[in-house]
Amino acid sequence: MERPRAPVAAEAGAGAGAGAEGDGYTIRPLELTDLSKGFFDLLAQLSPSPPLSEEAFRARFAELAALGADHLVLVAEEAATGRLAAAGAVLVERKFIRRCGLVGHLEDVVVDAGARGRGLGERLVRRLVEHARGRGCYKVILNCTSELKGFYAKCGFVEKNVQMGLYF
Ligand SMILES: CC(=O)SCCNC(=O)CCNC(=O)[C@H](O)C(C)(C)COP(=O)(O)OP(=O)(O)OC[C@H]1O[C@@H](n2cnc3c(N)ncnc32)[C@H](O)[C@@H]1OP(=O)(O)O
Repeated sequence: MERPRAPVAAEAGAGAGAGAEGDGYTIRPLELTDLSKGFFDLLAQLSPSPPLSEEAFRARFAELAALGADHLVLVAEEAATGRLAAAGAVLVERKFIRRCGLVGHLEDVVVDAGARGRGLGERLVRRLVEHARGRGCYKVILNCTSELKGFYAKCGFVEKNVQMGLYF
């Protein structure tokens, strides 16, 4: 099971300290220093995402770290450049039903446009899913456009139900 990094402390969880895998990318939990490694350039490819100040980024990072293993953001760092090439998150929802069952929610998966088509997105998603499974979740769910159904099918997901939204 992955462990989110504490805001300042080094951490020896899965992926941390390990070298890049065969494709030249290391998947590991988000770190504070990732602000300068292109984290927001990545997120902007997902949705309009103006860069945050360092103060705002640190504050949000601390909030998420306080959630422990119930909120994990993974990133893929390219060994050759030290830049981030992918990111994604999984949140653990605590339910009353299903004997206080846990549900993983996959969110904000993105691979840099220059790194797509090499299997990195699938590798990242599978790591996030494994984290949820290790946490005891009985399922992992996500929302996506119909164009992405093929990608998530490759990651092992099946289509289920209908997504609805109410925006403010
Ligand atoms: C829950 C959410 O976060 S939904 C938001 C998802 N993110 C986005 O839409 C942001 C923009 N898009 C991206 O960042 C990327 O294109 C991603 C994350 C969708 C895919 O990342 P990639 O690294 O390119 O995917 P990857 O190379 O791992 O593809 C794995 C398999 O899925 C297939 N695949 C990838 N994208 C698609 C697609 N849009 N439609 C159908 N199949 C796809 C690949 O062909 C590959 O299949 P193969 O093993 O037979 O060759």
